[in-house]
Amino acid sequence: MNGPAKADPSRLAELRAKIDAIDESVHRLLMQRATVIDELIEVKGTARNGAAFRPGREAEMMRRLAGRHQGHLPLTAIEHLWREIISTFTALQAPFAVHVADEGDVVAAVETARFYFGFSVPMTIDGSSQDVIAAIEDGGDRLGIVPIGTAGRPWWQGFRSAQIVARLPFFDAPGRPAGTPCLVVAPPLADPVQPEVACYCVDGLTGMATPGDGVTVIAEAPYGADRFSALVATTGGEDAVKAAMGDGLDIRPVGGYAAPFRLPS
Ligand SMILES: O=C(O)C(=O)C[C@]1(C(=O)O)C=C[C@@H](O)C=C1
Repeated sequence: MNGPAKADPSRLAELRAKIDAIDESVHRLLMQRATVIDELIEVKGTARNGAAFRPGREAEMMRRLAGRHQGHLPLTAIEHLWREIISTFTALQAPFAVHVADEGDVVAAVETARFYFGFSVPMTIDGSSQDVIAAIEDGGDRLGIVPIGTAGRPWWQGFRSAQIVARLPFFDAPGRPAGTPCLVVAPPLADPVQPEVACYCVDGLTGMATPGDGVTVIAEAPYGADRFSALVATTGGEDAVKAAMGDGLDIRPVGGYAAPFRLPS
């Protein structure tokens, strides 16, 4: 019987030398990328812990990355590498810690959080979604991760100055790795940009209208004897929420996120 074909040793050595040279270039370029960190800190004024995160800029970078991607490598593998790079660079400018809500499928939520924030950033699993919002409201250098779709209580009512700043995963594709949807919650960003998708906390009496076109319910929960609360998302602003859900509701903006990028199937 024939065994596996034996590799041509000189050809294999050639290919490995090629890989080594590419690896060295990638490494040198990453070290070169790191040389801009001190200047970024100075220009952005990000000496304060937790102050370097710019989700709008990151979304723009990831869209360009998807636009130029070609060849064999799964795009989510490239996304993973870049997430590690960007998150490490964010933490090097201004250290921060990630608090993941201990609700729903926590292992899946941590997987999403690790994929997005990498392994240079400390991460803890920490109480309910409400507790995570309260911890972010307390200030400091924390970001919160709240899984979508596990609402028992209307945790979004806890927003005061903290806000939703991102929705994970950014690349949207059925069955993608680390694909459990989560929201990233942060203290007010230093130079916020208008998010493409705005989020609102909508409170009213039980029986308020189910939103129609253009407004998505992220989570909803009853509270008190006869009241109801929803966390909704729209690209149409507060007017779209009013048009879809009716007048007489208490509508409060609670941040937003970059529109997820749908990967072609
Ligand atoms: O562009 C910036 O503001 C940066 O700090 C750089 C960088 C990056 O490493 O690419 C890091 C953190 C931000 O969230 C966005 C991008």
